[in-house]
Amino acid sequence: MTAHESAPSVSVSGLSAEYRTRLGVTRALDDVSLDIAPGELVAVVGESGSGKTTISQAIGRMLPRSCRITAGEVRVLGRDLASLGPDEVRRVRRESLGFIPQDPIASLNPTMRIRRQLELALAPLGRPTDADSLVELLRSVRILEPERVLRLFPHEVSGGMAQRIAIALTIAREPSILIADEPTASLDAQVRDEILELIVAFVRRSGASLIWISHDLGAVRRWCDRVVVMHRGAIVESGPTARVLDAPEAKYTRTLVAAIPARPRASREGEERA
Ligand SMILES: Nc1ncnc2c1ncn2[C@@H]1O[C@H](COP(=O)(O)OP(=O)(O)OP(=O)(O)O)[C@@H](O)[C@H]1O
Repeated sequence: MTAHESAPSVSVSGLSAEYRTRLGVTRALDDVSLDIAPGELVAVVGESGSGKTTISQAIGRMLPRSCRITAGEVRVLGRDLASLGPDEVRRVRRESLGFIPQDPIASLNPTMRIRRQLELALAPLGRPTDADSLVELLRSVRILEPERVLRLFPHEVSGGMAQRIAIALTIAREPSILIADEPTASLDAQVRDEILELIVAFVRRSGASLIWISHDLGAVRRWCDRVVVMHRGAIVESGPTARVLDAPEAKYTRTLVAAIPARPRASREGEERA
């Protein structure tokens, strides 16, 4: 794909990082290098503790205080994040990066109706916040009865609905890089495919890059161009999805593929469910 030959939107080179806690030092990333092209859908897979969340937080320069980068650099749209001041980092985050949360209900303010949250998030972006525009926004993420949903509090919506709202808020900013850390982990199997379809549709439409952290190799096979396999903080294998999953080269990838059975392909692709 020609888009993938252009300058990377994310470039991680030789990145090492460690957590320092009272219990000691944990090496979380070990010399990780990774380029992601505009429009590319990249899955980062690996067992728990392999460094997936740490790498995604490093890309957004959102690492917890206890985590220190000990070597390497992260470039986002050509800019070295470490060389930027806090205001500029916030600007890159706001203008170029979108995060889709793992727990969408927790990402919403429990004390505010959905409508108010949308208004507060969209107004600073100069986006319209009148009732018709908000209804249209919710329809774009396939929320049925949007007028009713606008009046609800977060505890009154399902996890799938909350994730649609989170996606609507994220894609309204039209980020060029979307980071999704297990965006369907807290959802019922039934709504997972719909949520992933929404994310992928946005990426395809906008030409954004997607970094998708996932344990779901069946879904990764279905949607992603490339798979990056992490183990103990290092990348052990990276390549086109079908090649990595069907003919893994690294011993660890073979174990991973054998241990996590792929989900059956969704039989109801395209079918809209409530
Ligand atoms: N806040 C923290 N304090 C101390 N160590 C941490 C912290 N967060 C992560 N680690 C350690 O860093 C390493 C990488 O963790 P990370 O969360 O990046 O892995 P992961 O692949 O995202 O795991 P999971 O799939 O469970 O989310 C692990 O050894 C983990 O125990």
